[in-house]
Amino acid sequence: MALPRVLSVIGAGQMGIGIALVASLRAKIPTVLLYDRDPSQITKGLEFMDKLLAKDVSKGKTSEDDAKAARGRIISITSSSASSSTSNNDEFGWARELGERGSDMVVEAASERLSIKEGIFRALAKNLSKDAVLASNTSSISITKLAGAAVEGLGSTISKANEEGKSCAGRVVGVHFFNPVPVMKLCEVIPGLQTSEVTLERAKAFAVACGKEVSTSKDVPGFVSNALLMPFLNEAIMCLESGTATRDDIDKTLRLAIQETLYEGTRDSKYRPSVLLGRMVDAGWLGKKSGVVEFISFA
Ligand SMILES: NC(=O)c1ccc[n+]([C@@H]2O[C@H](COP(=O)([O-])OP(=O)(O)OC[C@H]3O[C@@H](n4cnc5c(N)ncnc54)[C@H](O)[C@@H]3O)[C@@H](O)[C@H]2O)c1
Repeated sequence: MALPRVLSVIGAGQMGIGIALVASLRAKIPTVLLYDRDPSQITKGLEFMDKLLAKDVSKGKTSEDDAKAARGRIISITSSSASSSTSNNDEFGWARELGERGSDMVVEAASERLSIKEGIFRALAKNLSKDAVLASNTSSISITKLAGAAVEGLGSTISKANEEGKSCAGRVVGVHFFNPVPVMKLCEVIPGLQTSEVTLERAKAFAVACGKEVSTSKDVPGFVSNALLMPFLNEAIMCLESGTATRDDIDKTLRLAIQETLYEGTRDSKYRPSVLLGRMVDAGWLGKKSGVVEFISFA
């Protein structure tokens, strides 16, 4: 299955930088476009990438030439660089630039908020080639829903039921990398209800080329990985609450938003956030990534 020639990564945060790195270094995608609505994230992210590459070189895991070549394949796209090459004040100039540069696959790794991702998928469907794969790295948002947003991006004359709409929705897929991307072996691939076989195979081939093992999950809230992980983590919190476990039993990378999304998506009571979890959110104790880690003892 053909790999992308021009990959776009949307969002230069923790995941986007990792995905751009493995796509360039491992899969050797000839051009990797990196876009973030906040240019300082790109600067910070690329500095971090340089450190990762230098570490790999110093440990002998990557040659200096390969590291240099990988870095050279990555091109930053910012809203200002995009709008200067397109019409002035164009909100979607970035998407147009990705299209003009021939992007044939996108991995969206922007913040985990439905409205943000829907906006991105609408813009991508409107501006990219009609056979580009539109993938999301979401941890919990429905791929089927994002495929619906992509079709909306085509305008009011295209419906989800006509051929053009179906073909567009068929190009949307989930590729769920894990953090840290260069280290974690797994990539979960998630077809939405509309995803075509070809899209699924292209997404799998890309993940394999990035050096990952692939598992496939249906488009259920949290997919397989978080559907397994989240109840486990919630139980750990309940154990702390009841005083039957120590603080060390709790995984500090607990992803609170995902817990809520699982519950909202399924209404299954096993996903209900524990009372203590809610209090920790109220207190702003959001864990390691937010920089606020507190230890609680109920002993
Ligand atoms: N961090 C993890 O452990 C992890 C693991 C697997 C999947 N994910 C998923 O990956 C995605 C990204 O997560 P992250 O941890 O890298 O987040 P992050 O907060 O580190 O980065 C998100 C980036 O998206 C950018 N962004 C926000 N809105 C944008 C827009 N409209 N257009 C372009 N860029 C935009 C932000 O500026 C930021 O740089 C989320 O969907 C998340 O659920 C995260």
